[in-house]
Amino acid sequence: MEVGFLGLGIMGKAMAANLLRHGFRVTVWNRTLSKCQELVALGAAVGETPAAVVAKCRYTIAMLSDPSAALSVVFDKDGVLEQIGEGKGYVDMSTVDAATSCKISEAIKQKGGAFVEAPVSGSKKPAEDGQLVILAAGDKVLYDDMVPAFDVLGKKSFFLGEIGNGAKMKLVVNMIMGSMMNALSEGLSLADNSGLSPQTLLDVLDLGAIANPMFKLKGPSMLQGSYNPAFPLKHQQKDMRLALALGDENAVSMPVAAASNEAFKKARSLGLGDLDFSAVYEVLKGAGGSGKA
Ligand SMILES: NC(=O)C1=CN([C@@H]2O[C@H](COP(=O)(O)OP(=O)(O)OC[C@H]3O[C@@H](n4cnc5c(N)ncnc54)[C@H](OP(=O)(O)O)[C@@H]3O)[C@@H](O)[C@H]2O)C=CC1
Ligand SMILES: O=CCCC(=O)O
Repeated sequence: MEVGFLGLGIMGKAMAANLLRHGFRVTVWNRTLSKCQELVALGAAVGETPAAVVAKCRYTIAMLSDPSAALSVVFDKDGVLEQIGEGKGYVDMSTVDAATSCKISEAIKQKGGAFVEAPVSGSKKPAEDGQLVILAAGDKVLYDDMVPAFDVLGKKSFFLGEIGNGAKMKLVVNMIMGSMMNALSEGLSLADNSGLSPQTLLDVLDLGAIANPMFKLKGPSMLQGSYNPAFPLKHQQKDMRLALALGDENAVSMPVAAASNEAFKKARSLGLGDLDFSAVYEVLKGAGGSGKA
């Protein structure tokens, strides 16, 4: 199967490499074109623009940072819309809001093409290992065509119906994840500042009802102050912001998520946006612990 791949950041690079490893013919494009070279070394071809990739490939996947990047790659000069049409499919796996996804879907359908949104749960390592969870929605025929690729990229694909449902599901999941990361950070800080060992707290958590892979993976590196980005904090804050907007639209009160978003915003304001999202610990650790009053 031949696919185009737009966006070679942390996730896109791992996903495109995985497709190549499994025998897919892949034509890649990235805004910073030099980043394509690593994929060329693995056997990829390069398209000079998103339009050139879509012209060459029947199916094109995108993995881009945010709504503005997702829109730009489709609607701007040399973008996807210039070459999409009958018999071609576009699959956006970026995390965006439902309105962005709907706008892209409508434009592609108007040109006769097919569209699926397919954001993913799982980070850099699951992307490298083909263990993502795919949250797809939109054109069911295109979804079925993409199953061989989804089977390589992920351990499970959900088809959630109409466009927007994949985007919304992803935002709900990441809203919960961001709030959990804040709770863990506050817990580590509280343990530390009240004379307990944060490492022992991690050991206790790992044996109880709230044990989870994220605490187990991130906890030890947080205690070392090591935040090599798997999931950049700026993207987690974007997801909190989009999830809170979804809450606004539906009159859903989310005080925990709102407080967590403030901590991620604060972290961004301190220049931590390109670090892993677990660096929010630096903000919460700094917020307490000046000793007993
Ligand atoms: N990292 C993770 O753990 C996960 C991330 N996601 C989501 O996947 C998406 C990608 O994440 P990730 O790979 O981590 O992000 P990165 O920041 O590593 O990569 C972002 C990609 O988007 C491109 N890009 C940014 N702005 C534009 C623009 N205006 N026009 C064209 N291309 C642009 C970048 O190009 P350039 O190289 O030129 O900057 C790069 O290829 C995001 O939506 C994120 O929320 C989902 C699950 C997990
Ligand atoms: O959007 C990023 C999700 C990261 C994860 O699921 O571990």
